[in-house]
Parts: sequence; structure tokens; C-alpha cells
Amino acid sequence: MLKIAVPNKGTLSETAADMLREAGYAVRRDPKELIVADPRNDAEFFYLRPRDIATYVGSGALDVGITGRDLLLDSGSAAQEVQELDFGASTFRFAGPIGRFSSLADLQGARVATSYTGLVGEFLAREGVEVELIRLDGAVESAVRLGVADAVADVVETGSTLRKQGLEIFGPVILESSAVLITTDRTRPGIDTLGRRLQGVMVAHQYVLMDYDLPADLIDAASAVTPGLESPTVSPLRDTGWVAVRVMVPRSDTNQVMDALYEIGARAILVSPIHAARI
Ligand SMILES: Nc1ncnc2c1ncn2[C@@H]1O[C@H](COP(=O)(O)OP(=O)(O)OP(=O)(O)O)[C@@H](O)[C@H]1O
Ligand SMILES: O=P(O)(O)OC[C@H]1O[C@H](OP(=O)(O)OP(=O)(O)O)[C@H](O)[C@@H]1O
Ligand SMILES: [Mg+2]
Repeated sequence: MLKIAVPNKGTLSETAADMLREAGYAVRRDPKELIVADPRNDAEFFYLRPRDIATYVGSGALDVGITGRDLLLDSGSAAQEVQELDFGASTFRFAGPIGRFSSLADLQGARVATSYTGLVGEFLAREGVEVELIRLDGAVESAVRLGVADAVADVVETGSTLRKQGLEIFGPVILESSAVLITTDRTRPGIDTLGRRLQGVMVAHQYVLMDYDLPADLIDAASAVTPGLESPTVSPLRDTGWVAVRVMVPRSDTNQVMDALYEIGARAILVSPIHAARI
């Protein structure tokens, strides 16, 4: 039985549950449910605070979990990344009042507010900069205005929270984060399957299936535009001067690829979604 930790709240929770549902696992219907049994998949899901997930997985109490890379590193847990998941992307940065700091060295001796003291403390120790870390639970951008800190270190997605508080980022990127699958033992039965299923969900989101008809002598030009993951499937048509091509195309390129194929001479270009994939 694989015991899996899933974020119960916060930015990562909804997408994590959606991915698991699409990957064929049981998910909770009631947000108050904390444990969901999934006997069909020989799995059990534990809904936990994202910040605590690395601790549970690192201790060996749970086999595998979904959390943020920044939360994993902040926790100091023994758990490690199995694979990156394509959501929850953010950057971890320093920020201060506009014009006040320009480089990391300017932070020497300053008070820095953050919810991620483990992550930030380790980064600064590596860089040889000494600061006073002020640990806050959230809304750390307010700490400067309220005089509790001189600078902050926090998750930045769009940057709009910082800007509204009159802050600007400075210094190096502390971390590029995203949601990740973590474990202490990748050999545990079921982890490979979970990883492959989640990978399949990501592929189904990132790609579409494209079918088109093409004069047979244009296949090299068309293959250069749609190389596919391995190689396009080319099938004969009744009219021997033409072939049918089926290929996976990155979803974000769909219209540019259709335009380019049409220019080359492809016709009947059809696009379909991928519901599930095992690559
Ligand atoms: N805009 C964002 N704000 C906060 N966290 C984000 C954002 N985008 C991605 N994340 C990631 O989500 C994780 C933080 O989730 P967590 O649930 O702890 O905080 P939260 O979403 O801010 O919720 P809370 O209301 O409890 O503060 C981190 O891995 C972080 O990098
Ligand atoms: O760059 P942005 O797009 O503005 O997003 C980043 C902000 O969003 C999160 O705050 P959240 O709303 O989760 O509040 P919190 O600080 O209390 O966690 C995060 O802590 C940053 O403050
Ligand atoms: Mg938050």
C-alpha cells in the first residue's frame, strides 16, 4: 500500500488533486476529509499542510508526497525530489524598498523577514552574508512598511504583491521552485507507477494530437515542422500520391504549426486533445 501526502490547502492543493484525479486515483469530495483510501490503486492519500509534507515523507511515515521544492528545501527533510511537476512554479527572491538595496552584500547586518528561514538561512550562509532573520507566517511584504524588517525574502509569482507594498526585487535568484514529487526511497513499489501516471497527465496537458493529409513528396519538409516525440506516424492513403500523418505537437504551438503545414501543402489538418498518455 503506497501512502501518499497531498496538499490540503494553498496554491498547490487544487492542481495536485486535479492531476491525481486525471491519473486515475481517488480524490476527496469533501474538503474536511483528511484521509482517502484508494484500494483499486493500492494507495492511501493523506491531505496535509504543504509545509508539513516534506517532514512526513522525510520521516518515513509516508512513502511519497507532492509539495513545493522551496518547502522541501526549507524543511531540511531527508526526502528528495523524484520528479518535477508542471505547476506551482515560482521564484524565491529578496526584495526591499525601492532604491535601498542593489546587491546581496548590501544585506549584511540587515533584518530580513521570511516564512522560509531554513531556505534563506542556508542560502545566505553559503554566500557569506550575515543577517538577522525574522520568521513570519505570511504576508511578509508588510514587514518592511511596519518596521519589523529592512528587507524580505519570499515567493514571487507575478511580483504584484511586492509592487503594491513599494518593494523591488534585488540580488540573485534564491531558488526556482515548482511542485515536485518527493520520497526517501524511490524503489518502493508503486512510486514508479505514480510518477509515470503523473508524467502522462502532464503530457496530455502539454501536447495535442495532429492529423493531416500531405502530398507524399513533402514528408521531409512536414516532418521538420512536426518531428513528434519520436517520429511521425505516416500511413498510406488510397490515392498513392498522398499520405496521412499523425503526430504529437506542443499545445502552445498548435496554430503556428497548422499555418506552417498548410503553407507546405498539408490539408485536412485536424487537432484533437489527448486524454491520457504513457510515454
Ligand atoms: N503565488 C504563489 N503564492 C504562494 N505560493 C506559491 C505561489 N505560486 C506557487 N507557489 C508555491 O506554493 C507553495 C506554497 O504553498 P502554501 O500552501 O504553503 O502557501 P500558500 O499557497 O501561500 O497558502 P497560505 O494561504 O497557507 O499561505 C510553495 O511551493 C510556493 O512556491
Ligand atoms: O508575486 P505574486 O503573484 O504577487 O505572488 C506572490 C505572493 O503570493 C503569496 O502570498 P499569499 O497570497 O499566499 O499570502 P501569504 O503571504 O500570507 O502566504 C506569496 O507569499 C507572495 O506574497
Ligand atoms: Mg502564502
